Amino acid sequence: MVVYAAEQAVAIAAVRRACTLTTAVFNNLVKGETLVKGDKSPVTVADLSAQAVVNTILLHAFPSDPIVGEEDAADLRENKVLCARVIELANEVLSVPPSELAEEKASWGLGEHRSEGEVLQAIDRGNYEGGRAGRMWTLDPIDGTKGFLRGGQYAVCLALINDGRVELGVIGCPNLPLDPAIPDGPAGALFVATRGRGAFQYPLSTVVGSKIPPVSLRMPSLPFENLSFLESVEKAHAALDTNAKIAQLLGVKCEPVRMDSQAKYAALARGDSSGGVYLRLPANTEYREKIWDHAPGSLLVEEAGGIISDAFGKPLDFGAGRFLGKHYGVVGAGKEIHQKLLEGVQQILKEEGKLA
Ligand SMILES: Nc1ncnc2c1ncn2[C@@H]1O[C@H](COP(=O)(O)OS(=O)(=O)O)[C@@H](OP(=O)(O)O)[C@H]1O
Ligand SMILES: [Mg+2]
Ligand SMILES: [Mg+2]
Ligand SMILES: [Mg+2]
Repeated sequence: MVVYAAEQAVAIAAVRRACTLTTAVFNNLVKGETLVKGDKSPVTVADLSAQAVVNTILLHAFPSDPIVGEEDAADLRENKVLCARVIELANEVLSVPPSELAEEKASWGLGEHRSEGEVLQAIDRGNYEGGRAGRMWTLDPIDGTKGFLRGGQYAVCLALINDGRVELGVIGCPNLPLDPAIPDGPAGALFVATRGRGAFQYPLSTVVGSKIPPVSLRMPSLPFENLSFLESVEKAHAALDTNAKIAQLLGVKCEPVRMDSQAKYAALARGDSSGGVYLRLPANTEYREKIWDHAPGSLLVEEAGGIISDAFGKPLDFGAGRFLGKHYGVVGAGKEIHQKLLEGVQQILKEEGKLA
């Protein structure tokens, strides 16, 4: 089993720095600092500069590793004002010298100022096409951009994939309560999973984190009636009516919990709201899921003792390129109930005429 200790340290530092940036931007986001992409989804200066930060650190630490990142710099090259803002934001974070508390190293490219060309090139290093062979990173600099914009849940998500298999996942959730039992308590949680070595939560802030040891995550084993469905906020992202029918069939009593981003996977792995089920069935079957939207979250849940598959029980395929392989939906739950959940999902899909 490969340990990936160096990769884990770099990925944690990169995600922490990116979260510092996104938190600062949220508090100062100016109208007009958001663009609408070709697929009508939003992208902000925070998504772009967070991608610049993570990719710059990866470039220094692992220069030959390719990166499948969500964003690219094409729109910035056309927009001087936003471009200047992204360069400024990325530098505010990258130029801070390595922190001993966070066990960072200068060789990760920290403590230096970057030129416009370097920042744009770093963003565009996310253009790798992915695939089945070799080692690559996948990055979603802000997963749940809509959640970020409304002050809700979002996540900075980074994963290492080798030969199509997710080996390491790091997720920073700046707005997620550190202790799910105290929803109004301190927020900011960092989730780390390495294949075969478990899933852990750390405080996102190193100042707080320097004194608190990581918590090992184990999903609770509970009957359906005690569980909550973890669902998307956006109706366009998942068939929420279908979820409601499946919940009723399985005897789920609790109201669904809706939140943006892979924070849902973190809440599932951690057993928030006394346990959950992840259900993301397509509202539009034309939509193909992207690898960066599921890579670290799925490993986190598996390492916490759960199973993630599509609606037919097939494991998610991260080796098919920038998109996930051919799948219908994403279904996640504890080992003991996953099969029963699949049966419920398939029965309702059949009743709705969605299965051939
Ligand atoms: N039509 C459609 N169907 C399914 N998924 C879609 C769709 N459109 C977008 N996306 C992707 O959803 C990502 C956010 O997922 P969430 O689970 O956070 O959805 S929701 O925002 O909670 O409602 C979001 O990730 P970010 O772009 O990183 O925010 C998108 O990659
Ligand atoms: Mg997006
Ligand atoms: Mg995303
Ligand atoms: Mg994103």
